[in-house]
Amino acid sequence: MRLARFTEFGKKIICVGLNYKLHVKEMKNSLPTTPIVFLKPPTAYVINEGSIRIPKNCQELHHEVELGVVIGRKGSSVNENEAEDLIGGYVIALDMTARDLQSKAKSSGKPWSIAKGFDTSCPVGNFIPKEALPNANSLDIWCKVNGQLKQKGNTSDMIFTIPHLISYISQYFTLEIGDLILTGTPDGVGPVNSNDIIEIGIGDISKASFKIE
Ligand SMILES: CC(=O)CC(=O)C(=O)O
Ligand SMILES: [Mg+2]
Repeated sequence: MRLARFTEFGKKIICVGLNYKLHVKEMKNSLPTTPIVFLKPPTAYVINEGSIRIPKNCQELHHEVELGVVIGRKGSSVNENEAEDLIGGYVIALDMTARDLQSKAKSSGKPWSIAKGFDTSCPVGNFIPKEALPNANSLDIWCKVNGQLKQKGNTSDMIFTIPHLISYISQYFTLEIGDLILTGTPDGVGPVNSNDIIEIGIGDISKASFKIE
């Protein structure tokens, strides 16, 4: 299985929003009672050291660092106890968000597809096999912009755990090898501008870097 090349598979990118309490607070939202799920197309991928494009009509592009779970085995309607078996590995990732377009969409009841799914909205680091990250439920994830720390969170603070997310999502979407689940961002999201360098990582285990065009 060529999971190391999962970004070439053209598979689903399934994102979870508002999964950390402090981020829910900074976004002035109410706590979700079930996971909030949305999709990005596979054309959103950018691999390590690539460039991120500011989408048309966007004046406020935000970084959101997130742990990504890469699916390694097909599954549908799995329960939480079976969820672990579907995991192939992990990546550090960004859910780049056109925050102004998202706010406009939110207030007029329209979908977030453009604000979240534009080309280059899903930069990812290198694939980490699951054996290399035995405790994905307690990992430090971080984001720096031009060397300044902007986000620092721990996956133990997720409202819905990774097994819960896999089980929940699999009730609606068959999960396939190469699919990616973005598990939500911790607090500290903020704007980036042309020529900024975004660095993201999982502790000192994995690191990736991207430039805003
Ligand atoms: C409000 C958001 O953009 C949700 C999201 O993507 C996240 O919490 O992560
Ligand atoms: Mg997000």
